[in-house]
Amino acid sequence: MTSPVRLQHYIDGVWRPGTGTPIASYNPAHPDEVVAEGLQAGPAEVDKAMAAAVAAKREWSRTPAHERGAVLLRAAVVIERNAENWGLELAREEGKTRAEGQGEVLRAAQIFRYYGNDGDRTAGEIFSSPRRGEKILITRKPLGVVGVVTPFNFPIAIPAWKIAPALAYGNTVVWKPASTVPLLALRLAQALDEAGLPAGVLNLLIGPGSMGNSIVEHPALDGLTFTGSTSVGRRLVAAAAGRGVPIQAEMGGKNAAVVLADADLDLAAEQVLLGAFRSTGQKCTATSRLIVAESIADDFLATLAERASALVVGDPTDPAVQIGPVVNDGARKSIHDGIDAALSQGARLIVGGQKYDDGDPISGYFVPPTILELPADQELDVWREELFGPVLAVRRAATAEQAFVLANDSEFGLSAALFTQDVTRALEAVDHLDVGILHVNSESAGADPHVPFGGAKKSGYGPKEQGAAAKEFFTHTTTVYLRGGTAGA
Ligand SMILES: NC(=O)C1=CN([C@@H]2O[C@H](COP(=O)(O)OP(=O)(O)OC[C@H]3O[C@@H](n4cnc5c(N)ncnc54)[C@H](OP(=O)(O)O)[C@@H]3O)[C@@H](O)[C@H]2O)C=CC1
Ligand SMILES: O=C(O)CCC(=O)C(=O)O
Repeated sequence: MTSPVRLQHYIDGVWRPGTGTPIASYNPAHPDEVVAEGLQAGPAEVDKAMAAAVAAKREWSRTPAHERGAVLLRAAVVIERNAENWGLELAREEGKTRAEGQGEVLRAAQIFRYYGNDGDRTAGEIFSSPRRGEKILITRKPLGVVGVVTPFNFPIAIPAWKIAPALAYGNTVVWKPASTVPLLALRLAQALDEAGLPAGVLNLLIGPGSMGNSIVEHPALDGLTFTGSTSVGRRLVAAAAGRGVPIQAEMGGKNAAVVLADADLDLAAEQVLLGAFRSTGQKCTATSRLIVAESIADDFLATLAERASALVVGDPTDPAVQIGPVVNDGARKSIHDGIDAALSQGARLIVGGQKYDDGDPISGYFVPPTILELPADQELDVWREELFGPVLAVRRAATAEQAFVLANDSEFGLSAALFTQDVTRALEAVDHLDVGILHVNSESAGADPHVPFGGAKKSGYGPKEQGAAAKEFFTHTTTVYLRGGTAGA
């Protein structure tokens, strides 16, 4: 067994032990195994971190974008160098497979590289003026001190796509990661420290959810970026709006895959399974609803069932394993409660659903890939509520139009996938589906760093993340009416 890593907080460029209560993270595949431990940050550390971020903000905002970018590029190199070890740590602490863990670490490096090169992109705009002798310039400036609150399911990639643009655009950061999975936060802060980030520009506080409140309520805060559950996100949106602090919040999803009768069914089956079950379904972009054309439904569901039951569930550090545990016991229980409720409300179990309570396959927090078909005309909670686990709810549609209506039948609108070989249908879906991200003939999850990421409807609030969209949130504009200083010029 590997010894636990010691957790520390990174404040004003110094590693500090913390003055709060003890905290530990556990391996969800072997819950007795402590992965990291230490003391939480307390209110004194929140104040110190905010003060450090305030003190550093003027100098960092005046540092040329290319110099800021150089730090991010060096951090990308450190992250890449450690991808194998940190990917393994991620698998041990969060539960995704080792390959996915390593992939996530490399994704973080890619994001740092993208924003590290931001100095080479446009920094503003110039408009012509209706008046002679004048130009109108739009320049961008950082918000100032930005709070970053991140979820457990992508413990380095999501922080990377918030922190890298925040820093690239000249903000300073106070970051509170999810307390169930703090180790990769420590690693990311170590990478930036090693890359030579000046003291106070990034401050990492490991602590409980309530610390997120202390950050949003802090008078020195100039902006907050949050990803996590809808319930916490809505509270933070209300708190930030009440204080006039700009906030960006990415929240829940209930993402649909639509499989039309003319789809390549082999491709569709492969991609639906990846979307539903990779990372044990713990992605905000995971496929949790499937709408399948009536005429092909029996065959398609039979194929899905056969392939889903062949997926290997177990310790995510074993290379043969395809589905690791969910993050903790609370998650396992609430996912099983959701499955049980659906079954008692009339859903038909196609595959999965069994509890591994008796130590089979092992004693961790495992939930089998589960597919449930819902009655045609009944409202079931599993169609509406995010379970955040490997559970796929299925309905049949008689026509493509009905399939699109069912896909939109959710308060969320993060991502969707459509499987068809008919370009006209695909174009209809582009217009019809109310989502922030649409994949045609690929799974509902996945995002590139150079294009906007975020949800429509209740999935997101405020400007989108990633790519050039991130600039909208992390900067504000000054419109400059610029004339020469000579009368009559
Ligand atoms: N739309 C998107 O882009 C994404 C959305 N998500 C969503 O995130 C959820 C899963 O992540 P999960 O970590 O469980 O989400 P949570 O909302 O539970 O936690 C997210 C973060 O908020 C913190 N937090 C908890 N309570 C409070 C509070 N009262 N005030 C301020 N901060 C608080 C958490 O801290 P602590 O861990 O200490 O409790 C954590 O750092 C799912 O709903 C998923 O859909 C996930 C990824 C992407
Ligand atoms: O789709 C992805 O790869 C990342 C999306 C994400 O942030 C999530 O699923 O939590």
